[in-house]
Amino acid sequence: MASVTATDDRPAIEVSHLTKRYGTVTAVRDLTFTVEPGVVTGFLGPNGAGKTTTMRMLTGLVTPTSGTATIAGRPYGQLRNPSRTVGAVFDASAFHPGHTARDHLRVYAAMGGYPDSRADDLLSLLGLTEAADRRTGTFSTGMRQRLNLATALLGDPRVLLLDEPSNGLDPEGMLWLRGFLRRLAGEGRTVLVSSHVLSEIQQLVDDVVVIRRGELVAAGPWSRLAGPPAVLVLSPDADRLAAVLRGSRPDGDPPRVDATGDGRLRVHGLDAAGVADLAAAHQVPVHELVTETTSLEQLFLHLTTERTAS
Ligand SMILES: Nc1ncnc2c1ncn2[C@@H]1O[C@H](COP(=O)(O)OP(=O)(O)OP(=O)(O)O)[C@@H](O)[C@H]1O
Repeated sequence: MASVTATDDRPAIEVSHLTKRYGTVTAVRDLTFTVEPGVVTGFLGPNGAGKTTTMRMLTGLVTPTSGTATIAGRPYGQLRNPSRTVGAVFDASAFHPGHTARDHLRVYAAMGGYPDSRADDLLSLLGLTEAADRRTGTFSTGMRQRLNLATALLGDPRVLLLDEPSNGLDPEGMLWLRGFLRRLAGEGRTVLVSSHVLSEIQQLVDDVVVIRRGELVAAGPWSRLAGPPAVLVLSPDADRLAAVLRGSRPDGDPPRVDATGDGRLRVHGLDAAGVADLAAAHQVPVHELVTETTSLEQLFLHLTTERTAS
């Protein structure tokens, strides 16, 4: 009886000590991380960080100098049914401009051994049915991104690798992409989405893998990396409010209270309700109360600056 390891069934992405050198340029250096199914994971880093090279190694398009990149426990070249396991999107403009969207998908369906009807199913799923007979040369960026996703999904793969799928999308397109990727992850798929536009990707992802100059900077659930939110509070009696807040837990860890420089206080260790209740109990007027979550961009800058300084 053939033995099947647990990793064969779990469509996780596992990158282990992965390195890629091009002559004197090290594009990826000793990179190790795991991407789990069921969530949308952002693969983040500035231009030239090594994201595309890593994704290309995952899909067998680039050979690693050393280390391994596996999907469901195997390198791409050893997958039994690659197009049913992995769908990848690399370039939003790589269409034959004279082909219609339906022609494009039918060509790829034929290459994968799928029936023509699969092309129409995907056009419908991606909201492109009305544009099916239009030439892709006339497509907007958002339509190209949808057609790219349709192509990647032809084999109903368990793992999706999307290189910059939010590039050029308007806010409506971003909202759509967010819903679509969450739905795919909710079906138990593994979804890895790269981007260098951190403010855009924030709303798309649950977990993040952050790289810089080919090296890992941070990985994990975005909410854990960001830490608990702070509270910004504006009071005409800021000094008294600060004293009340600092003295609010005589037996425990007192909240940290810092002046922001623009008249507000930034409070760590209490939520907005806690700050409001204490202010009310001590009759300190409050004019503004805001929960301040770290943006992915702030987190990324923080992580990469720390790394540079160390
Ligand atoms: N075929 C190649 N030959 C030589 N150098 C390469 C090659 N491919 C990538 N590089 C270099 O490797 C580094 C990483 O490039 P890569 O495209 O993987 O980064 P990226 O994070 O995807 O960047 P971007 O966000 O700009 O797409 C860069 O310095 C790039 O110039």
